Amino acid sequence: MPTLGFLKKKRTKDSSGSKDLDSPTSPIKESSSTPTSATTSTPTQGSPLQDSNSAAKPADPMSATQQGNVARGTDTSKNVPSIANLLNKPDDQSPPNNAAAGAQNANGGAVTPSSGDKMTQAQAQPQLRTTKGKYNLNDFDIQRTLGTGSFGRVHLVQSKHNQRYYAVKVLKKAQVVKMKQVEHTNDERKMLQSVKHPFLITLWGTFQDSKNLYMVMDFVEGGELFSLLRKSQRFPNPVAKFYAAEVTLALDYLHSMNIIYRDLKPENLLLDRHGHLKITDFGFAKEVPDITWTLCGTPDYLAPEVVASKGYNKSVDWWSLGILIFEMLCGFTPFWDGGSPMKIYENILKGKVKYPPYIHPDAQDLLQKLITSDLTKRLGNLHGGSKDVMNHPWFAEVTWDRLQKKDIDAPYVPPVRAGVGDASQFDKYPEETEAYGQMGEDPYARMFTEF
Ligand SMILES: Nc1ncnc2c1ncn2[C@@H]1O[C@H](COP(=O)(O)OP(=O)(O)OP(=O)(O)O)[C@@H](O)[C@H]1O
Repeated sequence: MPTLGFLKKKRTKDSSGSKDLDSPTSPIKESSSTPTSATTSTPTQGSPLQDSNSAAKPADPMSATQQGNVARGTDTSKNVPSIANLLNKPDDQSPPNNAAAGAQNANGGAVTPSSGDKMTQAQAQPQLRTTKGKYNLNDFDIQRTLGTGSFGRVHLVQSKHNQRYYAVKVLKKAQVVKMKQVEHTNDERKMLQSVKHPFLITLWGTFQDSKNLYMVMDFVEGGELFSLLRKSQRFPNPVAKFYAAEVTLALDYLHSMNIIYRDLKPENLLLDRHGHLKITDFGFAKEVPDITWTLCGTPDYLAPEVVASKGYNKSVDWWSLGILIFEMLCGFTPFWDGGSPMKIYENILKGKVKYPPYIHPDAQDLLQKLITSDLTKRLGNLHGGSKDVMNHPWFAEVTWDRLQKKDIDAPYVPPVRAGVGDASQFDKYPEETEAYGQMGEDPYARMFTEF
């Protein structure tokens, strides 16, 4: 059982470089093993997977539509949700962040039920879309930092055109080049631009100045699933199931477009104001029709075929889903070991997983079928594809089409005041000291022509 130190720290990416290598080098020599076999049992009880009606209409930051700026709640405190509270199902009725729809109700509390009008449901429209216009820094008021990453940071910003709040990811070009992430960064933009799904972040557009790249996204107000998980230590079976099911739908969609996500972890899963997931950070997402070789991802979550520098495919995301479900149910990852990536890699290649006794038998069965190094046995990678995962007994009570429409209550509603730029669910970070928007010589201009 890991020490508490594990619980606090966010994990950073590991990447051997931006290229999909012709002759890959492994951080560790290959070995193989297969975890023990499965058991199955009765369906789960007390699922939070019940009806709700909620939707938030997106809005282009350039549109002059005024937001419904009515405060919809007052509880902005960072209450630590108890496990019992997590199982409450508040009737979150925050209206869409959309002037036409109006804004009427007050509700921001995470665990206090409230009542109000039902919203029409968001329809999933899996289709290609293009980002709208070009933006520049003058279109936004830059506010506090919401998160930092390996190559830059993400700011809360307010559009000067429609007063809505967005998140802008700022990447330092020099850092991206130094870390050999040019290709990944261009891919991130390309992948995000081509996807549209209820559980994936929306990219509105990109721009650049001489020093930085900027990506304008929707602001996802509820904070990281990582923070909620660490506060809760571990999630009850139905809560983990809810989040796992939403991730499964997102992976199913991405894989249907031949996109591998490659960086699944709670730090990259944000909660919207209703408590539904949005996957952010497409820094390692890539269109891969068959196989690829790049060593990238976050150590705890890497599949053995990535660690061993074998060619790999979408199956790595199903492995990572297994690690995610394990972490949600246990509060730690199965191969974690003293913080050294090398030791973690060794453990991954050994493939021995100790399942705590409190894991539901159905969950354990699914985990054993996902966290297996044998690609001919890994669920998601078989003939039935993602449907095999969705049809697993652990997910038996999930109504997938309703989940896709967000027509099912989330188990936890973040205590945010919707639509007013409430960033209370995000940790505080030291702010950037170098001014944005600098003109002048740009030695990297030719590397980022798409931005
Ligand atoms: N659309 C968003 N709305 C709100 N917060 C966001 C959004 N996108 C990112 N963040 C916050 O910023 C953090 C960093 O974002 P992101 O992971 O995309 O950056 P990164 O540089 O790729 O990070 P890393 O190197 O750790 O993967 C996220 O963990 C999250 O807390």
